[in-house]
This record gives sequence, C-alpha cells and structure tokens, in this order.
Amino acid sequence: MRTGTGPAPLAVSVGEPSGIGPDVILMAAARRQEPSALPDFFVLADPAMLAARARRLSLPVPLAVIDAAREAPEACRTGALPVLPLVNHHDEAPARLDPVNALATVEAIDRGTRLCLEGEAAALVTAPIHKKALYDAGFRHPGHTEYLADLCAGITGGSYRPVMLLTGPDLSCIPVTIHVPFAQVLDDLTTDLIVETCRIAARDMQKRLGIESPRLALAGLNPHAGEGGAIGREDIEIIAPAVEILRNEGIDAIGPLPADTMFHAEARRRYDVAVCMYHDQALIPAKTLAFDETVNVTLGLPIVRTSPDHGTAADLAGTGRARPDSFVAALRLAARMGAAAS
Ligand SMILES: NC(=O)C1=CN([C@@H]2O[C@H](COP(=O)(O)OP(=O)(O)OC[C@H]3O[C@@H](n4cnc5c(N)ncnc54)[C@H](O)[C@@H]3O)[C@@H](O)[C@H]2O)C=CC1
Ligand SMILES: NCC(=O)COP(=O)(O)O
Repeated sequence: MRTGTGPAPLAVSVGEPSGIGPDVILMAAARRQEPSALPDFFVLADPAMLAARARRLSLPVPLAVIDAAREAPEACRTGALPVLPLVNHHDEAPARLDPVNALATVEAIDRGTRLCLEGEAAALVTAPIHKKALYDAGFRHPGHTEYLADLCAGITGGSYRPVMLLTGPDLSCIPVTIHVPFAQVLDDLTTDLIVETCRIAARDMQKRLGIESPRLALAGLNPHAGEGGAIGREDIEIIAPAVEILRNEGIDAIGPLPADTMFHAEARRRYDVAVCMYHDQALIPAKTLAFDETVNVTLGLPIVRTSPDHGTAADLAGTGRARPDSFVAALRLAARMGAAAS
C-alpha cells in the first residue's frame, strides 16, 4: 500500500513501440513546463527505446529511471519524465511491427494495472496497442477493454463487465457490443447485455464522472429504428424492452432513437451519453466530432483506465507529426476520475 502524501501518480503503459504511443508520451512530458500543468505521471517502458525515440524526435525530455511509483512525483518536480523500466525489451523501429515486442507491451499493461489495484497509481492511462501484432504473438483478448476486465478478475477474484465509453467535449458514446465482427453483432446483442451495459454506465458516470443522474439515449439498430418493425424487428424486440427495464429501475433512458438523427447538435443536448449497438455506430460520431479531444474510458473496472481515442498511427511514428492532444486529455481525465475514486 502507498505511504506517500499527495495524490498518487498516474501509470502510463507505453503501448506499441512502432506506433505513436512513445511520441505522444514524450510530447506530453515536454509540455509539462507549460502553464496548464499536467498531473504527475510515470511511464512503464523500456528506457532505451524511449530515449532513442526522444532523440529521433529531437525532444529534450530528460528521463528519470525510477524503482517505484512513489518516486515519480519527485522526478516530475525536476522536469524529468519518470520511467519505471520493464523487464522485457522493446525495439525502437517506427512503423515496423515485430511480435517480439509483444511481451514488453503486455508487461506494461499488467504492471500498471497491479499498481492501480495496490493504490500506488491513481489510474492507468494506456497508449495504443496494435491489436493484430499482439494477436500474432498469441494475445487472446480483443483489446485493452476486455483484457483489463480479465486481468483485474484474475488478480482480485472479482468479476467485471467492461464498458467502453468514448467521451469528448460535445458527445459521449458507448458501444454495447465492442470488438466483434459486424456479422456477430446480432448474435451478441441481447436485452440483458444492453441493460447490464446501461446499469454500469449509469452507476460509473455518476460515481466517477460526477453526473448526478445520467441521461442515456439508446440508439436503434435498424434504419429509422426499424420503422415500426417494417425494417427489422430488433428495435422492438431487443432494445425497447431494455429501455423499459431501465426506466422501471429509475435510470433515465430513452429510445430506441433513429441513429441517423440522434447526433446533430440539438439532439445531443437531450442526453449525456449515446448508447450505441455496435462499435462504429458509437466511434464514428465520437471521433468525427472531436478526434483530438475525445478520450476512451473503460467503465466497470475496479481501477480507472483512460486512453487516447486514436490508434498506433504507424504512418506518423517517429515523425513528430502526431498530435498529443487526445493523450493529454486522457491524462487529465484519468487524474479527475482517480481523485473521484479515492
Ligand atoms: N486504445 C488502443 O489501443 C487503440 C488501438 N488501435 C489500434 O491501432 C491500430 C491502427 O488503427 P487505425 O484504424 O489505423 O487508427 P489510427 O488512429 O491509428 O489512425 C487513423 C488515422 O488517424 C491519424 N492519427 C491517429 N492518431 C493521430 C494523432 N495523435 N495525431 C495525428 N494524426 C493521428 C493516423 O495518421 C491515421 O491517418 C490498429 O491495430 C488498432 O487496433 C486503434 C484505436 C485504439
Ligand atoms: N476503436 C477503439 C479501440 O480499439 C480501443 O480498444 P481498447 O484497446 O481500448 O480496448
């Protein structure tokens, strides 16, 4: 358990080394001197890889290798980026995927999660992973979202249903089904899954994001929310019953709403979160409206986890052209949610 005073630092997992994770972490650290100070954070990474990327980007960020999370705030005071070294190695090779990097990528996530559960870190901020690169190395989880639930369950003995929330200045969205092929959405989409997802969303948006009574708007699945059953019956048979159950429990839920008209500015004012039926129904509006400000949050976990909304962007790695804004937003939101959780 943590013994220091002041808020615990944020743990950052470095993500895929051939992508822009290391770049945006270094860029954020370089911004620390700016007037709107960032929360204290340390990165779980291979220090040699990070130093090489800093040189490639000509970013004069001093790295401070630390032995424990509690040393991070002091290292931050000196203007350095604290690095908790990984046991496994990462190559520094922008845009070159290599399965050999997978061990260190997953180690960073594992250790960051444990530090959060032990109270040594206030929250976990994950830099993006390249999912296919990890699958090719034997990783059996669709993404961080699902992996973190399994990892936390394995450590605590609890059981967690993870809920993906994309939240930006003007829109928050949740996909009920997450990383599944489109053809599987209909198999997975049940009234129970929608209800459980919405219960977790309502609870955690209140507890961790400070929205007293979150207003949930459930999207329809079919064009025009099924047009009264003429264009598909799922809206009537699966989604509408979920709305009724939620409303009977006192959760402020409406829908199913036609998905094509629920994201314009006036419509967005009527709800706090759009609950969407599949990945792209949620993530297309979220990333289109505010790609640089939207944060990916996992609700339903015993830890706080945030992430930038973007992926590994191999085309930009090591070029200095990646924008760190979504990562910075993820740091700020993690600090706010971590403080609410403590
Ligand atoms: N949380 C995570 O670990 C996430 C991981 N991914 C993974 O990332 C990989 C690549 O995914 P893509 O679909 O190509 O999405 P992507 O977000 O990596 O890139 C999409 C486009 O946006 C640009 N872009 C992304 N981030 C940017 C930034 N910070 N500044 C400026 N431009 C930026 C890229 O250059 C590219 O043109 C996939 O393996 C995917 O699974 C994707 C999203 C989240
Ligand atoms: N498109 C969002 C995404 O893939 C993020 O996944 P995760 O790694 O945060 O589960």
